[in-house]
Amino acid sequence: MDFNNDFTFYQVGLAEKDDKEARDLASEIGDITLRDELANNTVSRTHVILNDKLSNDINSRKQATVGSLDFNSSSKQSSTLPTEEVRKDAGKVVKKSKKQGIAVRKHAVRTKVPFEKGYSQMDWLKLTRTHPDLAELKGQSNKRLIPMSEVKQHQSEGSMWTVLRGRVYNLSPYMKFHPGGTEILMKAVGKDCTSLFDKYHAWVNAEFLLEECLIGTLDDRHRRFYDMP
Ligand code: HEM
Repeated sequence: MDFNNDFTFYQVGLAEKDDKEARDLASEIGDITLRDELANNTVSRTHVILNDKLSNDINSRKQATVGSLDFNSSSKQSSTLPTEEVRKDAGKVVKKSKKQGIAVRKHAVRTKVPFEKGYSQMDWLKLTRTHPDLAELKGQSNKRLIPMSEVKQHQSEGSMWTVLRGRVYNLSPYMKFHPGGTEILMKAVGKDCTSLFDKYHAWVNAEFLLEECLIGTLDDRHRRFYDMP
């Protein structure tokens, strides 16, 4: 068989100059370690250990970590990511390791309750446009001043009042539409719920959502310290 014409046995060689450069480079590399460490949250890394030209002492070898910005002597430590602690759940408290030292903001735990058929936010919006008297005003004006003592009296089904940012609302019709559930919304009944509301979702536009449930404005002329939110 003529091996010179058979491409299978074609000898691949480096040009003499390239060959010398490659050998020089190889002499500087003491060790190449390829590792895939996916267990225990360890990121896959490739380590190339270069010989220290200034010293032959093995302890003074430099370790370059490919694929990372930092150069460390202890690669294991640097490649451990806190994936377990970080962002476990968008709504839950986010913890980070002390080592990382990153600031953490605490939020109230928010659990959305699956809505019953016919009680989505869209259904609520439809209802606010079609129902003639959601606030149960029965012809009364919603510009009236209402004392806190009156708000406290309305805690029964059909007439559950709350105060939010100085406005008095009848929450009864909204109860089953509340995405956080009725149980938690009961905490707002008969009192000023502003601080609770802000703790869970300050961004929610209740003024718009409860527009048709408005009963009046809180009369805080005689407000006592324990009525404050
Ligand atoms: C008083 C009028 C209130 C209105 C109009 C209202 C409205 C809403 C809306 C629109 C959402 C969905 C928010 C979102 O998807 O980001 C929501 C969720 C929620 N609300 Fe309220 N809320 C009220 C009061 C309260 C109060 C007083 C509490 C607590 C005591 C509360 C607790 C929650 C919770 C836990 C959720 C679930 C959050 C989630 O995971 O999305 N809400 N509420």
